Order: sequence, then C-alpha cells, then structure tokens
Amino acid sequence: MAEVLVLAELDPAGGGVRKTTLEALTAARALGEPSAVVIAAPGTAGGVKDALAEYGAAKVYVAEAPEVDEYLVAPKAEVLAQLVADKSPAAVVIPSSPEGKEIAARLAIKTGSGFLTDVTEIAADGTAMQVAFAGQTIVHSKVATGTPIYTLRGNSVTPEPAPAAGTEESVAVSVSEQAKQARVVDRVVEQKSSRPELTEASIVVSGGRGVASAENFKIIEELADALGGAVGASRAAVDSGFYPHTFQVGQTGKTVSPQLYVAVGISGAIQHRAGMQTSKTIVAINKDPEAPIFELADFGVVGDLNTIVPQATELITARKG
Ligand SMILES: Cc1cc2nc3c(=O)[nH]c(=O)nc-3n(C[C@H](O)[C@H](O)[C@H](O)COP(=O)(O)OP(=O)(O)OC[C@H]3O[C@@H](n4cnc5c(N)ncnc54)[C@H](O)[C@@H]3O)c2cc1C
Repeated sequence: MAEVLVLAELDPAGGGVRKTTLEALTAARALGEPSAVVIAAPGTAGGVKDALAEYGAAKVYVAEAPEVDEYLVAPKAEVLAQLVADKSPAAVVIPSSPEGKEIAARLAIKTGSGFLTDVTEIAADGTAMQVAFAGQTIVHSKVATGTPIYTLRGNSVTPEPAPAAGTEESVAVSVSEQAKQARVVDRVVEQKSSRPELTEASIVVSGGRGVASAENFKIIEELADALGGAVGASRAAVDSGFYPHTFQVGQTGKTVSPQLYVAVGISGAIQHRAGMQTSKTIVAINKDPEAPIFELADFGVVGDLNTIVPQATELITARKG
C-alpha cells in the first residue's frame, strides 16, 4: 500500500499529540498507509508514539535533534524534504496550523510539488475539497506536479482510531546553516482557561453585538461551561471590546467546525458565517426573526438572549446534575 507521510503536530505545552494530528492521520488513510513524522527535540517521540499508532501510523519516523526545536520552521521543512526524497511517499498531509502551512509551503518549493491548503476532505484518488470565498464556493482540486502536499483544516474530519504497528524508525537530522537564520529565543506558554481550545472544541457558544457588554459575556461563558464548550465572539463583539480578539470567529478570525455551534445575538453576516458554517448543528438565539443567521440555523430561538441564555444554562446544568 502507498505510504503517506503525516507530520505530527504536538502540544507545545507538553500535552502530547494534538487532535489535528489524529484528524490528519484519519484523512491520510483515504490515500494509503500513514506514517507519522515526529520532528522535535530529543526525548519527545516516546511520549506520543502510542497515540500515533492508535490512529493508524504503521511507522513513526523520529527526527529528534535540538536544532529542530531551537529554530523556527525552516529546519523542520528541510528534514521533511529529506524524508520525501528518501521514501517517495504518495502524499504528505500536514495539519493546517500557521506553522503547518509554512512547513507545507517550504516543502512544496524544496520538492517541486503542488500543494493545497486548508482542505476539508481528501478522496482516495487524491482530489481534495476546499471551501472558498467565505463559504460561497466549494473547490475540488488535484495536485498535478510532484508529491501532493495537503494541509488539513482542523475539525473537518472526525478522528477515528485504527490501531497500527507504529514501528519506530530513526531519521538522521542534518540541518543547513541557511535554515538556522531565525532562532527561537523564548517560549511563553499562553495562560489557558479550563475551556477547550476554540478551534478544536466540539461545542462552541459565540456571542455577538447583541450581548451588549463585556460584563454580560459572562452569560455566554456560563452556557459554554454548562455544555463543556469553548467561547467565541463575532467581530462586532470583539471590536466593541466585549471579548478578546483571539476568540473571534469568522473570515478575519478563527475557523471552527464543531458538532454544535450556538450563535447568540449574532446577525449572521457573511464574514461571520465564513468561520462557522461548516458546524454540524447550528443553533441561533436572536430577537430579530428576520436575522440572516436563521437561514443557516438548524434550530432557532427568537427572543431576548438575556432571558433565554440563563434559562438554557439553568436547564442544562439541572439535567447534568
Ligand atoms: C473584511 C471584513 C472582515 C470581517 N471579518 C469578520 C469576522 O471574522 N468575524 C465576524 O464575526 N465578522 C466579521 N466582519 C464583520 C461582519 O461584517 C459583521 O459586521 C459582524 O459579523 C456583525 O457582528 P454581530 O452579528 O455580532 O453584530 P450585528 O450585525 O450588529 O448583529 C447583532 C445581532 O444581535 C441581535 N440582538 C441584539 N440584541 C439582542 C438581544 N437582547 N437578544 C437577542 N438578540 C439580540 C440583533 O437582532 C442582531 O441580529 C468582517 C467584515 C469585513 C468587512
């Protein structure tokens, strides 16, 4: 069976393999037999190998060296390019994070290959699906040159276990001086709330301008906590100072695709839809029955969010109890 390389994305805070990697391993199985690639500081692979094998990695290539951790992405792209040259895989699948996309772009140049970013589906014949123009257009494309390289958008594939051997193979790392031009001088781990990461959460509750104030965003947080979800915000809410920009969902914010998206006091502008319309189930709470978000919603509640949201939180909490 054709070998497909999957670059493992690891939690920088030491939390192991990110869910995006498990999604990439699952998607890669459509193309052939996945081999995970761990490019990290010495001593990293031991802690993540089992999770990679559980999600289908027949092999785990381990490229551990201080240089790949001490510099920005260039050394990782070099190591991956060496591996592509050695193994001639059928394809390379990389999670679509900012780092993943930069590695993919560098890899495409080094290997003279075509690459497709932010794909949401990969078919067995290599055709990939992308969502373009704020969700108005679905594009199907196929790489025609070199080794197809894909970056997979988070949450577009449900990770499914498929236990495989996970046979470890060491890769000799040699990094050129040219790749060592941007050194990492410090790493600060972001303070995390107990809520799941927005782009990985299976439930997201987002508030818009209708929430009316930063203080009132606590009702959005309480509903998210009752559901075990993450909090998001529209750009109008962010621009009004109700919630930090890192939580903005939409064209100029984050793209989410959870199982459940609850839009509270959000009108449903096209730029907001661009970041959430692939959510599996969409619930909208809005006092305006004509709000465009209702065109997209699977379930809608027309009314004042200040009444509905606390009631929903109370009922959900009571049912859980
Ligand atoms: C280039 C560009 C990029 C953009 N990128 C983004 C982006 O990434 N993300 C994004 O979200 N937007 C983005 N926008 C902005 C976008 O066009 C909208 O302006 C924005 O999404 C509106 O946010 P909103 O729905 O919260 O506010 P509004 O459009 O003002 O809607 C507020 C809604 O709340 C409802 N409401 C008010 N009070 C209550 C109440 N008490 N109870 C229930 N409902 C109530 C109203 O009926 C209304 O529907 C972008 C715009 C541009 C031009």
